[in-house]
Amino acid sequence: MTVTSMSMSYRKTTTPVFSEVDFTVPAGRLVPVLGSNGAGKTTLLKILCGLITPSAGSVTVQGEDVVRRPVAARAHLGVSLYPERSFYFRLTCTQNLRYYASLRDLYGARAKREIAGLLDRVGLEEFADTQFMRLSLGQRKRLGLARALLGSPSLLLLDEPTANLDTENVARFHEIIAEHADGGGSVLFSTHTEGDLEKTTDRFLRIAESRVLSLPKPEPEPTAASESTAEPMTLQEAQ
Ligand SMILES: Nc1ncnc2c1ncn2[C@@H]1O[C@H](COP(=O)(O)OP(=O)(O)OP(=O)(O)O)[C@@H](O)[C@H]1O
Repeated sequence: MTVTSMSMSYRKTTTPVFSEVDFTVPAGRLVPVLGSNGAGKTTLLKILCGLITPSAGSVTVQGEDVVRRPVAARAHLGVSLYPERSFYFRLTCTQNLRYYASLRDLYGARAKREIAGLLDRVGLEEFADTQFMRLSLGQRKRLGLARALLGSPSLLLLDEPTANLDTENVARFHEIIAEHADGGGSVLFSTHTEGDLEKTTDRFLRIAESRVLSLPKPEPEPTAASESTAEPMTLQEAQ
Protein backbone atom coordinates (compact mmCIF):
# COMPACT_ATOMS: atom_id res chain seq x y z
CA MET A 1 0.00 0.00 0.00
CA THR A 2 1.23 3.48 -0.85
CA VAL A 3 -0.12 6.71 0.63
CA THR A 4 0.98 9.86 -1.21
CA SER A 5 0.53 13.50 -0.06
CA MET A 6 -2.72 12.57 1.66
CA SER A 7 -4.66 15.31 3.48
CA MET A 8 -8.04 15.10 5.15
CA SER A 9 -10.29 17.44 7.18
CA TYR A 10 -13.75 16.66 8.50
CA ARG A 11 -14.64 20.36 8.17
CA LYS A 12 -12.88 23.15 6.26
CA THR A 13 -12.76 25.31 9.40
CA THR A 14 -11.17 22.72 11.73
CA THR A 15 -7.53 21.60 12.00
CA PRO A 16 -6.92 18.86 9.40
CA VAL A 17 -6.78 15.33 10.76
CA PHE A 18 -4.02 14.64 8.18
CA SER A 19 -1.79 17.04 6.30
CA GLU A 20 0.37 15.82 3.37
CA VAL A 21 0.96 12.34 4.72
CA ASP A 22 3.24 9.85 2.91
CA PHE A 23 4.01 6.27 3.87
CA THR A 24 4.12 2.75 2.45
CA VAL A 25 3.23 -0.64 3.86
CA PRO A 26 5.57 -3.16 2.16
CA ALA A 27 4.56 -6.81 1.64
CA GLY A 28 5.21 -9.10 4.58
CA ARG A 29 5.17 -6.33 7.21
CA LEU A 30 3.19 -6.02 10.44
CA VAL A 31 2.74 -2.31 11.07
CA PRO A 32 1.22 -1.02 14.33
CA VAL A 33 -0.28 2.50 14.32
CA LEU A 34 -0.12 4.44 17.57
CA GLY A 35 -1.62 7.78 18.51
CA SER A 36 -3.46 9.37 21.40
CA ASN A 37 -7.27 9.42 21.60
CA GLY A 38 -8.59 11.51 18.71
CA ALA A 39 -5.23 11.52 16.85
CA GLY A 40 -6.86 9.94 13.77
CA LYS A 41 -6.24 6.17 13.84
CA THR A 42 -9.82 5.16 12.94
CA THR A 43 -10.01 7.97 10.38
CA LEU A 44 -6.77 6.72 8.77
CA LEU A 45 -8.08 3.15 8.51
CA LYS A 46 -11.34 4.43 6.97
CA ILE A 47 -9.36 6.45 4.41
CA LEU A 48 -7.13 3.46 3.56
CA CYS A 49 -10.13 1.22 2.84
CA GLY A 50 -12.03 3.90 0.91
CA LEU A 51 -14.82 4.61 3.42
CA ILE A 52 -13.66 8.24 3.71
CA THR A 53 -12.35 10.13 0.68
CA PRO A 54 -9.27 12.24 1.48
CA SER A 55 -9.37 15.94 0.58
CA ALA A 56 -6.09 15.54 -1.38
CA GLY A 57 -3.52 12.93 -2.31
CA SER A 58 -3.91 9.25 -3.10
CA VAL A 59 -4.00 5.78 -1.55
CA THR A 60 -3.21 2.71 -3.66
CA VAL A 61 -3.17 -0.97 -2.82
CA GLN A 62 -1.46 -3.35 -5.25
CA GLY A 63 -1.47 -0.40 -7.68
CA GLU A 64 -5.27 0.12 -7.45
CA ASP A 65 -6.46 3.55 -6.29
CA VAL A 66 -8.96 3.11 -3.42
CA VAL A 67 -11.03 6.13 -4.55
CA ARG A 68 -10.93 5.69 -8.35
CA ARG A 69 -11.08 1.88 -8.42
CA PRO A 70 -12.75 0.97 -5.11
CA VAL A 71 -13.97 -2.50 -6.11
CA ALA A 72 -10.58 -3.56 -7.47
CA ALA A 73 -8.77 -2.07 -4.45
CA ARG A 74 -11.09 -3.65 -1.86
CA ALA A 75 -10.47 -7.10 -3.34
CA HIS A 76 -6.96 -6.81 -1.86
CA LEU A 77 -8.16 -5.64 1.57
CA GLY A 78 -9.52 -7.34 4.69
CA VAL A 79 -10.98 -4.79 7.11
CA SER A 80 -12.21 -4.81 10.70
CA LEU A 81 -13.23 -1.50 12.30
CA TYR A 82 -13.88 -0.66 15.95
CA PRO A 83 -16.47 -0.72 17.40
CA GLU A 84 -17.70 -3.64 15.27
CA ARG A 85 -21.24 -2.77 14.13
CA SER A 86 -21.40 -4.26 10.66
CA PHE A 87 -22.52 -7.82 11.44
CA TYR A 88 -26.15 -8.93 11.27
CA PHE A 89 -27.12 -9.22 14.94
CA ARG A 90 -29.70 -12.03 14.52
CA LEU A 91 -27.59 -14.17 12.19
CA THR A 92 -25.15 -16.73 13.57
CA CYS A 93 -21.37 -16.49 13.15
CA THR A 94 -21.48 -18.97 10.25
CA GLN A 95 -24.43 -17.25 8.57
CA ASN A 96 -22.70 -13.85 8.83
CA LEU A 97 -19.45 -15.20 7.39
CA ARG A 98 -21.35 -17.01 4.62
CA TYR A 99 -22.93 -13.71 3.60
CA TYR A 100 -19.59 -11.86 3.60
CA ALA A 101 -17.91 -14.77 1.80
CA SER A 102 -20.47 -14.41 -1.01
CA LEU A 103 -19.40 -10.76 -1.43
CA ARG A 104 -15.93 -12.14 -2.14
CA ASP A 105 -17.33 -14.68 -4.63
CA LEU A 106 -16.82 -17.56 -2.20
CA TYR A 107 -19.73 -20.00 -2.28
CA GLY A 108 -20.68 -23.61 -1.57
CA ALA A 109 -18.28 -26.22 -0.20
CA ARG A 110 -15.27 -23.92 -0.60
CA ALA A 111 -16.91 -21.20 1.51
CA LYS A 112 -18.07 -23.77 4.06
CA ARG A 113 -14.54 -25.15 4.43
CA GLU A 114 -12.92 -21.74 4.67
CA ILE A 115 -15.47 -20.45 7.22
CA ALA A 116 -15.10 -23.52 9.45
CA GLY A 117 -11.29 -23.18 9.26
CA LEU A 118 -11.37 -19.48 10.15
CA LEU A 119 -13.80 -19.95 13.07
CA ASP A 120 -11.45 -22.62 14.37
CA ARG A 121 -8.41 -20.36 13.82
CA VAL A 122 -9.90 -17.51 15.90
CA GLY A 123 -11.17 -19.92 18.57
CA LEU A 124 -14.89 -19.51 17.82
CA GLU A 125 -15.65 -23.03 16.57
CA GLU A 126 -18.08 -23.71 19.43
CA PHE A 127 -19.90 -20.43 18.64
CA ALA A 128 -20.42 -21.23 14.95
CA ASP A 129 -24.21 -21.45 15.43
CA THR A 130 -24.48 -18.64 18.00
CA GLN A 131 -26.21 -15.40 16.98
CA PHE A 132 -23.85 -12.41 16.73
CA MET A 133 -25.86 -10.50 19.38
CA ARG A 134 -25.06 -13.22 21.93
CA LEU A 135 -21.28 -12.87 21.54
CA SER A 136 -19.07 -11.01 24.02
CA LEU A 137 -17.03 -8.00 22.85
CA GLY A 138 -13.85 -10.11 22.55
CA GLN A 139 -15.71 -12.80 20.60
CA ARG A 140 -17.10 -10.13 18.24
CA LYS A 141 -13.57 -8.84 17.73
CA ARG A 142 -12.37 -12.34 16.80
CA LEU A 143 -15.28 -12.78 14.38
CA GLY A 144 -14.22 -9.48 12.79
CA LEU A 145 -10.71 -10.87 12.31
CA ALA A 146 -12.13 -14.08 10.76
CA ARG A 147 -14.17 -11.98 8.33
CA ALA A 148 -11.14 -9.84 7.43
CA LEU A 149 -9.22 -13.03 6.58
CA LEU A 150 -11.92 -14.38 4.22
CA GLY A 151 -10.47 -14.90 0.76
CA SER A 152 -6.87 -14.31 2.00
CA PRO A 153 -6.56 -10.61 1.04
CA SER A 154 -3.00 -9.28 0.80
CA LEU A 155 -3.46 -6.41 3.32
CA LEU A 156 -5.40 -6.50 6.59
CA LEU A 157 -6.54 -3.16 8.07
CA LEU A 158 -7.54 -3.73 11.68
CA ASP A 159 -8.77 -1.11 14.16
CA GLU A 160 -7.69 -1.97 17.72
CA PRO A 161 -7.74 -5.74 17.09
CA THR A 162 -6.39 -6.55 20.57
CA ALA A 163 -8.89 -4.39 22.49
CA ASN A 164 -11.22 -6.62 24.57
CA LEU A 165 -9.02 -9.70 24.05
CA ASP A 166 -7.70 -11.80 26.95
CA THR A 167 -4.00 -12.75 27.10
CA GLU A 168 -4.50 -16.07 25.31
CA ASN A 169 -6.38 -14.42 22.46
CA VAL A 170 -3.85 -11.58 22.14
CA ALA A 171 -1.18 -14.30 21.67
CA ARG A 172 -3.44 -16.06 19.15
CA PHE A 173 -3.92 -12.76 17.26
CA HIS A 174 -0.15 -12.26 16.99
CA GLU A 175 0.27 -15.85 15.74
CA ILE A 176 -2.39 -15.30 13.08
CA ILE A 177 -0.90 -12.06 11.77
CA ALA A 178 2.64 -13.52 11.84
CA GLU A 179 1.40 -16.41 9.65
CA HIS A 180 -0.25 -13.87 7.34
CA ALA A 181 3.08 -12.00 7.00
CA ASP A 182 5.00 -15.27 6.47
CA GLY A 183 2.71 -15.90 3.49
CA GLY A 184 3.70 -12.48 2.03
CA GLY A 185 0.66 -10.55 3.35
CA SER A 186 0.85 -7.39 5.43
CA VAL A 187 -1.14 -6.00 8.35
CA LEU A 188 -1.67 -2.42 9.46
CA PHE A 189 -3.38 -2.21 12.85
CA SER A 190 -4.08 0.48 15.42
CA THR A 191 -3.31 -0.09 19.07
CA HIS A 192 -2.87 1.63 22.42
CA THR A 193 -0.87 -1.32 23.79
CA GLU A 194 2.93 -1.14 23.84
CA GLY A 195 3.07 -4.96 24.10
CA ASP A 196 1.66 -5.12 20.55
CA LEU A 197 4.89 -3.54 19.25
CA GLU A 198 7.12 -6.29 20.60
CA LYS A 199 5.89 -9.04 18.29
CA THR A 200 5.73 -6.95 15.14
CA THR A 201 8.27 -5.97 12.48
CA ASP A 202 10.93 -3.28 12.65
CA ARG A 203 8.95 -0.03 12.40
CA PHE A 204 5.68 1.45 13.60
CA LEU A 205 3.60 4.47 12.61
CA ARG A 206 2.77 7.25 15.02
CA ILE A 207 0.05 9.83 14.30
CA ALA A 208 0.76 13.24 15.82
CA GLU A 209 -0.21 16.78 14.84
CA SER A 210 -1.77 15.77 11.51
CA ARG A 211 1.35 13.84 10.42
CA VAL A 212 2.14 10.12 10.27
CA LEU A 213 5.69 9.34 11.39
CA SER A 214 7.41 6.05 10.60
CA LEU A 215 9.59 5.24 13.62
CA PRO A 216 11.95 2.39 14.53
CA LYS A 217 10.61 -0.07 17.05
CA PRO A 218 11.97 0.68 20.53
CA GLU A 219 14.59 -1.75 21.86
CA PRO A 220 13.41 -3.95 24.73
CA GLU A 221 14.45 -2.80 28.22
CA PRO A 222 17.70 -4.57 29.29
CA THR A 223 17.26 -7.18 32.01
CA ALA A 224 19.08 -6.86 35.36
CA ALA A 225 21.46 -9.60 34.20
CA SER A 226 22.37 -7.67 31.06
CA GLU A 227 25.89 -6.22 31.02
CA SER A 228 25.08 -3.84 28.20
CA THR A 229 25.62 -0.16 28.97
CA ALA A 230 23.84 0.99 25.83
CA GLU A 231 20.89 3.30 26.46
CA PRO A 232 17.80 1.75 24.80
CA MET A 233 15.33 4.06 23.11
CA THR A 234 12.08 3.92 25.06
CA LEU A 235 8.67 4.24 23.45
CA GLN A 236 8.32 7.71 25.04
CA GLU A 237 11.57 8.85 23.41
CA ALA A 238 10.46 7.41 20.08
CA GLN A 239 7.28 9.49 20.34
N1 LIG B 1 -17.55 11.87 11.72
C1 LIG B 1 -16.76 12.82 12.24
N2 LIG B 1 -17.07 14.13 12.05
C2 LIG B 1 -16.25 15.10 12.54
N3 LIG B 1 -15.11 14.89 13.23
C3 LIG B 1 -14.79 13.60 13.44
C4 LIG B 1 -15.58 12.51 12.97
N4 LIG B 1 -14.98 11.33 13.34
C5 LIG B 1 -13.87 11.68 14.03
N5 LIG B 1 -13.75 13.03 14.09
C6 LIG B 1 -12.64 13.78 14.72
O1 LIG B 1 -11.45 13.41 14.03
C7 LIG B 1 -10.37 13.26 14.94
C8 LIG B 1 -9.79 11.83 14.79
O2 LIG B 1 -10.76 10.88 15.27
P1 LIG B 1 -10.47 9.31 15.24
O3 LIG B 1 -11.73 8.63 15.67
O4 LIG B 1 -9.92 8.97 13.91
O5 LIG B 1 -9.33 9.18 16.35
P2 LIG B 1 -8.65 7.87 17.00
O6 LIG B 1 -7.18 8.09 16.94
O7 LIG B 1 -9.18 6.65 16.34
O8 LIG B 1 -9.16 7.98 18.50
P3 LIG B 1 -9.37 6.84 19.66
O9 LIG B 1 -7.99 6.43 20.13
O10 LIG B 1 -10.10 7.60 20.72
O11 LIG B 1 -10.17 5.72 19.07
C9 LIG B 1 -10.94 13.56 16.33
O12 LIG B 1 -10.63 14.90 16.65
C10 LIG B 1 -12.44 13.38 16.17
O13 LIG B 1 -13.13 14.25 17.02
